Amino acid sequence: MVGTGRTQDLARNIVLIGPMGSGKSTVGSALARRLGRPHVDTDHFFVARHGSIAEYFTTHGEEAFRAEEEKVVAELLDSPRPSVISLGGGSILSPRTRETLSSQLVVMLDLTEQQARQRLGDGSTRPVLGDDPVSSWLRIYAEREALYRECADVVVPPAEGTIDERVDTIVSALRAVH
Ligand SMILES: Nc1ncnc2c1ncn2[C@@H]1O[C@H](COP(=O)(O)OP(=O)(O)OP(=O)(O)O)[C@@H](O)[C@H]1O
Ligand SMILES: O=C(O)C1=C[C@@H](O)[C@@H](O)[C@H](O)C1
Ligand SMILES: [Mg+2]
Repeated sequence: MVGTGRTQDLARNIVLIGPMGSGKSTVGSALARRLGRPHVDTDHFFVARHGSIAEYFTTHGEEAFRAEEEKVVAELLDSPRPSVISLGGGSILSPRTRETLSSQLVVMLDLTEQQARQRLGDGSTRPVLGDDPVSSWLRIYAEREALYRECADVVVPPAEGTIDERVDTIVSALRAVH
């Protein structure tokens, strides 16, 4: 296992960003356990406050979702303890969120199209994917890639491997930038 000593000393939040299916939620939870930090998932918090994201899109539309998401993200990034925070895939569309991220330690998780195909399923819990999840995922990836990279202190390239191996890679990368 990769040592976590210096990383554990970091005072800032570690924020995971990246495309849908990149592992922000799953890997974020495992990374938090490894570092002994709280894990916060902004999508989960949104659901706890507003109910299902898919239903919210149907009832209120994407613009309203983005406005509420921005508020949830601002609250959670202002956490009292350094945490691991997994952001919703589209959170970085908000200029206000990008500004807040500039003072946090931001990790972009990347994945291949093939991994996205395997992981997204029918896309039914991700309303932005519509009826053709892989085509939508590719289009959205292309639209957002530059924003993800601009926000990231560390980019973790796509790789095969377990969730724990992904955590190892992130811990090593964080130690290298610190
Ligand atoms: N390294 C990995 N190896 C195998 N499966 C993985 C890996 N990382 C994530 N997965 C799986 O891919 C799926 C999507 O992962 P996850 O929900 O964590 O992505 P996400 O980035 O949070 O997506 P979203 O933006 O939609 O919230 C899950 O079923 C998860 O178990
Ligand atoms: O990439 C996106 O736009 C989204 C990703 C998910 O995390 C959710 O926040 C929601 O389904 C929208
Ligand atoms: Mg997620």
